[in-house]
Amino acid sequence: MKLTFLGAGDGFSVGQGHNSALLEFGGTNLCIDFPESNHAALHKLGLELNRVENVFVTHLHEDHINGLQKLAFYHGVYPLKGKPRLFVHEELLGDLWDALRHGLAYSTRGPKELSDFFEVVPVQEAFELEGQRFELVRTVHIPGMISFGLLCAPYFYFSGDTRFDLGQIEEAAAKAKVLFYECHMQPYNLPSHTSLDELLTLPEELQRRTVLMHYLDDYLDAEKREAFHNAHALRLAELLQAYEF
Ligand SMILES: O=c1ccn([C@@H]2O[C@H](COP(=O)(O)O)[C@@H](O)[C@H]2O)c(=O)[nH]1
Repeated sequence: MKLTFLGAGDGFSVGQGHNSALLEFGGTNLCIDFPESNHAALHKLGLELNRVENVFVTHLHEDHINGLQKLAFYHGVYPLKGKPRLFVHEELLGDLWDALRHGLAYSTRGPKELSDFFEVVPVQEAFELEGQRFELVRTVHIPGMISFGLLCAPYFYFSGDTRFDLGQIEEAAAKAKVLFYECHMQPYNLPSHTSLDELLTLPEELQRRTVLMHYLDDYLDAEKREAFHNAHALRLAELLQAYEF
């Protein structure tokens, strides 16, 4: 199992892509979220969009899904192995189509639906791919909004967007080696994301296993990164950085 960051930045990042990861395992691949910035990142890895076989959607903020229209069209124009599979929690499916249909529903060959572009897999609690189980973990991001993290035991937990949730972190840490956890890194608190101060309350053993993502572009600066890594056990994810499990 290999996880490569296709983007480690927040919703406003211009330098490190929006937060997304590519998993490669068992002869297939799975992207966690699909922002537009994935196109350039995958290209740098030598993978064109028609090589993407599976996508999991954590939630419907545009910086997590705004590459899906291009992915859908690319697979249609340059077909390779068939439509990509789209794993989406069943409660998000209707709203996902509402977000995408303005671009996808119309075509020169008549009206289209989401299932014309993707093999849609509505998910409840978990899904399985090439023998690997992926468990959906509900996160607390924005009140009223449905959002998920993804547990891929025994390897990693990928938080998606969430507020700090100690219970969720402890549960995930008991099942997975590495925690990829969002951290906004703003010098003040945000109501919908996790702050560095909150993550620094974790026991050092947990901090050593935690990699921060979805953070602001200020931390692209080499000196700032080095100072951060010298001062903390927590690590910063990096665009195109790979983790082997
Ligand atoms: O530092 C930040 C702050 C926010 N975002 C994204 O903006 C929207 C709205 O966030 P609110 O905190 O609810 O105002 C949401 O998509 C956040 O993920 C961000 O990327 N970075």
